[in-house]
Amino acid sequence: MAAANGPNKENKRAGGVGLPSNPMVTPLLTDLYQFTMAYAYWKAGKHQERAVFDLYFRRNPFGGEYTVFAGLEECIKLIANFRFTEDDISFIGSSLPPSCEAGFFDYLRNTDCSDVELYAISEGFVVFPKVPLVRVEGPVAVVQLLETPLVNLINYASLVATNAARHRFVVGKSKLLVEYGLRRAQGPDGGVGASKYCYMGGFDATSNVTAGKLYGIPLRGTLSHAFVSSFLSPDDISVKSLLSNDGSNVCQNFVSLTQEWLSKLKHSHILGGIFGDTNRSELAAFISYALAFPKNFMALVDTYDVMKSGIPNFCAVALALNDLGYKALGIRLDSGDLAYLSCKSRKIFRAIEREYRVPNFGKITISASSDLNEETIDALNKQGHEVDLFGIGTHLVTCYAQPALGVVFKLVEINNQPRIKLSEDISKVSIPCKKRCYRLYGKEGCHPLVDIITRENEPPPKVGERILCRHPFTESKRAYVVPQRVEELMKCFWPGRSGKDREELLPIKQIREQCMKQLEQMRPDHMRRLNPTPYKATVSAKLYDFIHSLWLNEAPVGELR
Ligand SMILES: Nc1ncnc2c1ncn2[C@@H]1O[C@H](COP(=O)(O)OP(=O)(O)OP(=O)(O)O)[C@@H](O)[C@H]1O
Ligand SMILES: O=P(O)(O)OC[C@H]1O[C@H](OP(=O)(O)OP(=O)(O)O)[C@H](O)[C@@H]1O
Ligand SMILES: O=C(O)c1cccnc1
Ligand SMILES: [Mg+2]
Repeated sequence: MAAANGPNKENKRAGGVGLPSNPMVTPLLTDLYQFTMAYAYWKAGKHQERAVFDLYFRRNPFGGEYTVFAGLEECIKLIANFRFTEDDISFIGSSLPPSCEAGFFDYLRNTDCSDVELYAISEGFVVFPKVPLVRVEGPVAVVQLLETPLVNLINYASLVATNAARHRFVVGKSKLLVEYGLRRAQGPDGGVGASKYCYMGGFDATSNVTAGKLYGIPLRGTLSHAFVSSFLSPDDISVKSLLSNDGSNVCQNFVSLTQEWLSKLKHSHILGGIFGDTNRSELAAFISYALAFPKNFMALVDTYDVMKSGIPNFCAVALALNDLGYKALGIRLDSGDLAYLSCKSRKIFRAIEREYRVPNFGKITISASSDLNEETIDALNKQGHEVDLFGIGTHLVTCYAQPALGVVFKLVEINNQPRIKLSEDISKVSIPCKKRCYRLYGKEGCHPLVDIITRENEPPPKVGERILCRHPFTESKRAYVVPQRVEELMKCFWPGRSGKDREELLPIKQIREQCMKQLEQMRPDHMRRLNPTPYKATVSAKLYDFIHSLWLNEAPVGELR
């Protein structure tokens, strides 16, 4: 995922926001029908009409009641660099019917997003169904072309960031969470995107080196079963010496030192009885890893048998290292009963700390991986476990529990005329008009109470003033709210030619912090895994009346015969 060479190099750093992370993100990353519609708008002389589209989703994913909004920065980068190359134009020409007139291609040649304005909720914010995440205003043909790439850039990003936030929620704040998904992700972009947005959603690190380089995400890693099983015997280790941590002496035979410890452990009451001879291949692998990384020794302990081999071998190497002034970092469990094995391992580490007076040996990091997801972690929590770090791949990055967030992009106004999309399914009826959105906070301004959508020209809700919040489609569902704090949600991220100030794009670390803060301030009953309380997205009384008058106006009247 090298930085894009870009659709046009002279436009590099367009608007100061840089190029899309993925070079495939160009104006051609769209559906063919966007071009056929653009042509038909142009042919009708309608292409410059000013349109307003809302981007939103209809239902929270994973059976939850919240979503984390992600992908905005890449949308702004798309817009800032939105230009067709001659090559693009000739390809579009060859893909449209031959009857398309040349004038359309001249139009595309001169098209960019300088007449487009984009308003959005900040990346990393907690968001809810029906509330616009992004509003795009501009010439209808251009904004139409933007539909597919904007929805594409936000859909997976928000889904996987939400998945990450949900995993963080179930794991708790004090544990480390590392994303291990690259090998199981849907292709290179799925893998790199997952690493970026899982970090945003609350993971601490990734194993994905490209993501570390591109986005500055902390990298972490352990070792694999292949490494552990690739060694045959400690007798094969040729360079056996190890300099002590303070540089004061050299242990000439670290292999023997480890074997001495192994034999001591075997006869001590701590591990006595749980093991006979440990696996020699594994012991050789652990010793070799320790010789390579004496300050960063860790071991994957489940290749042969955790209790009969992995743990004794690890402890022997760690104690030998301790003799030379080094502290072992930890173990990884990648199969078996993770609750039982982590508790049993912790008990042994604590006993060693006491028995051999090795400070902090009891606190050695226990990592766990192996098809983890929200449910398995919840089960581990209920059983009690001693895991400090969870490494999660498949379920996290593939969004196994729900493969897509149904993000949509709907026309809500054209030439200042509000538009509505009707449907038999009420949840699919769009909310017309150019709008503003606010989050209303309760007592002491701590928890958000409700989001409210108003028409653009309505006065904003005021602190301390009673405001009627209505369900957009159900007459009886309404409530008065007296907010203690009012936060306007959509800000201008791409002002086009409007002259408005442009909201700054934050570094990923700050977005992550913003996200953590947002999640923390939600009322706990909206966040719980089982039957969470829905957080309400509402409309003002004025917008409610308008929706329903437009609805009546647009719905054909039936006739009974
Ligand atoms: N204590 C536990 N409670 C609930 N689920 C657990 C517990 N320990 C592990 N798990 C989960 O159970 C599943 C165990 O997978 P499975 O039985 O297929 O094989 P495994 O233990 O990984 O062994 P192997 O890799 O050798 O097949 C994983 O999804 C793991 O996350
Ligand atoms: O389990 P996940 O959540 O997807 O996490 C990533 C997995 O990738 C590695 O497995 P590996 O490719 O070595 O295969 P295996 O452990 O399944 O045999 C690692 O040991 C994890 O088990
Ligand atoms: O570093 C690890 O332990 C790791 C990395 C990727 C996948 N599984 C494990
Ligand atoms: Mg594995």
